[in-house]
Amino acid sequence: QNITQTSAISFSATPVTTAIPSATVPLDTPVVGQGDYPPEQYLCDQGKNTTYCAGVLLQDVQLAGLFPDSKPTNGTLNDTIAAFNALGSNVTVGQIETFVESNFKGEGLDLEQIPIEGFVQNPAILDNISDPIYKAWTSIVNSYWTLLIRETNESSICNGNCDSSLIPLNHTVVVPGGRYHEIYYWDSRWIIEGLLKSELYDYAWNLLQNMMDFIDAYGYIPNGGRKYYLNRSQPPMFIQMLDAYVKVTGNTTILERALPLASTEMEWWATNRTFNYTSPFTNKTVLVAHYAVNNSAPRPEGYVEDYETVTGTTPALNATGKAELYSELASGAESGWDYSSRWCKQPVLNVSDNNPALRTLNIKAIIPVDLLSLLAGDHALLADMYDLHANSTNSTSSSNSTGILPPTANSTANSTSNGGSSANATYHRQQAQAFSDAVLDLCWDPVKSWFYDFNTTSNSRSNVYTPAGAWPLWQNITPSELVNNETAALNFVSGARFLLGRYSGIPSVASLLYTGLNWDFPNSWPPHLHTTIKAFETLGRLYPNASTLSNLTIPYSQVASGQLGINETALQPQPASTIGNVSLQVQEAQGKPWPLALSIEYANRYLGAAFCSWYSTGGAIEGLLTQLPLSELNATGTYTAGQSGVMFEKFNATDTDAAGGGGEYTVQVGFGWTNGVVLWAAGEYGQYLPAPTCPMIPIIEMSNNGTSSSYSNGTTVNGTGSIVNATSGNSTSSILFAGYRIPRDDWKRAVEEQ
Ligand SMILES: OC[C@H]1O[C@H](O[C@H]2O[C@H](CO)[C@@H](O)[C@H](O)[C@H]2O)[C@H](O)[C@@H](O)[C@@H]1O
Repeated sequence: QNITQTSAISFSATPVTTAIPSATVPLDTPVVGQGDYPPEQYLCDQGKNTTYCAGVLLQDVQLAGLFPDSKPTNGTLNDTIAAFNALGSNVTVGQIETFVESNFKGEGLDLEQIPIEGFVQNPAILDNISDPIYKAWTSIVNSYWTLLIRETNESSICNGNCDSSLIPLNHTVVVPGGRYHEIYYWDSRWIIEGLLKSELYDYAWNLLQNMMDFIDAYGYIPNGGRKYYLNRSQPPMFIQMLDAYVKVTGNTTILERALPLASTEMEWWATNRTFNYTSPFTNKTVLVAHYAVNNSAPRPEGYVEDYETVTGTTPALNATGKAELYSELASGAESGWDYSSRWCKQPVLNVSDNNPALRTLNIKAIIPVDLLSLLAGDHALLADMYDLHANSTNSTSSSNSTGILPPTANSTANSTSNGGSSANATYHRQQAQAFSDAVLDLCWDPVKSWFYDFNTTSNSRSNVYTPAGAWPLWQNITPSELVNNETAALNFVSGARFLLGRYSGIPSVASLLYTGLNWDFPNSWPPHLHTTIKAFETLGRLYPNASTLSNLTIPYSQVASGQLGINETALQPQPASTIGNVSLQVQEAQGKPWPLALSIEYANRYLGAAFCSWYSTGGAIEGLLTQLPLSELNATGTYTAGQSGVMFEKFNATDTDAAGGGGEYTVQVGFGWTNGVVLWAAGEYGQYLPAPTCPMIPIIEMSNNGTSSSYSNGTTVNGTGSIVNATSGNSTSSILFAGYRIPRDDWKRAVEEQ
């Protein structure tokens, strides 16, 4: 892979491999499943038959098991189908391997890295970061955009003549990284947050233009930029992104194109994903939404996994049952939470096999609290932006030739002479109110003091505690109980305070159930760190004079009754072996009003996890931080030669420097939303965050009475963690630390040690 470096800071590329088809069974083995193909999926690429949509070719290739990961390869010629048909029936794995080798290009080649124009080496957020290591590291993360910004490589898709899975886009994209070589919808929400902090406004603009092109072409924004994603969306974040862009840049000219398209997207959700529901609590009919994908075949990008989930049931499912489960699986992917016990009828705790839990998927019957909150927030922001646009187009005095205005947040101006935007604003405010009412009616539990999903099968609230319950406050939906009652507000955050003390990693863990699914314990995802802090910030605005707490963390017994939905004894342990020397709270949060103190603590955990996992996978900072010696890097199990620190897509709530795991693919590195949230958290809370402490867990023999040990490269680490240069004898920094790692494969093993 060619890496274009536009920054003086040295870093190495996220390793990207192009998988070579490689059979795992004898080549003359017949491909399984022949003769039993799913129905044609009309929605895939708008009814056009492609090699990437459900059909004989896709199934035979995927079930031949040539790749360790089911993501389809990219790029092929139009006569591929003819070549495939020439194979005839009863094909073998060997025939498919040869066919793939000669007809498909490697994945990830259709988008190429490009030099960033206008890269800002030292964006203003760096001035806000007090710790020198965090400052230097944030600057490195800032430069990682050079690895993730891509544009369509026309030649790799034969200038549009290849039958490629890529949806070609007119503007640069930012990919998440790893196996994700294409744009992703909801990831882009946090990527844009980071681009704005990095002052890469043009790339944020490009991203928004791509989103608008999607709406123009399809009426909605697909899950990602591949044709096989054209039957579903992801959490509707476009309006949130647009709002963030306009507020930071003050550029309202984008609204001219964006507002009608944002309305179109909202209409798509209204037409395809909303329904009315009678509340069992108030008997009122409320407007609700769900994830619900019309699909009766395996997800092309998870073909083997879905096929095995659906065909491995006992007793076997009939055609209707199969179609229904395929639809549930696709709907889970639309939620972005693919997959979670949140969506299951039975939260099966089987960490080594996802299938039993997935066979109980019931997501279409669930009204997700985060989706409902997001739709409420989207409509509210859209109404404000209609007003803002009306004001800016009517005002000549405040407008300049480029249309750049000062940021105008939460405009409520009432305009009547703007070609109908006032009516639009009124409509969207009504919609916002309707969704907000539904959140408060169905999802808010005043006794448990938290928001939960609503399950239409049981006609009751779910009792699975998740960080999705923080989204209503993020979107400014506040129950009356939380207003003017600080005790009630503290009750709301009681679970968050407990988890802060209970686990050493990022406390906004996806759920408290350890199921082996991607969006369950112990995985903590960057979006939830951001949205949980945003909820704390809302409380900070509600309680500007909030008290300071002598103990921010609390025992389980002080958590609002039933809030966590799980007994203390059933909670997963915090393995002592993964804490090391990490202190669970930071000095800088003390004496602050509790909403701010919580935000600082959560931001600290996040930066600690992202930084320490980067460091333990080879990260180094010239002049400040020496790379760990090879013996220790190798012990982490996530180091490859030449690597200089990776950014994981998700983290482990019980371990400061470990990635999350589980799910249907191995943990990915890159990583768009991780970097975005680092830049956001460092920019917003960097002035409070102390020097990172990574776990000092010795794996090599200690010397000097156990206070120091020698690295093979001649560096020594003293008892305080300062790294000392062997030749000069000088400590390179007085605030450094050492990250000794325990040899372990993953979190599971650490828990087993308990
Ligand atoms: O291939 C499996 C699934 O991969 C994606 O989901 C995961 O990664 C996405 C990109 O970072 C992220 O948006 C999503 O929340 C993750 O669960 C993809 O979005 C799924 O559709 C796909 O089935």
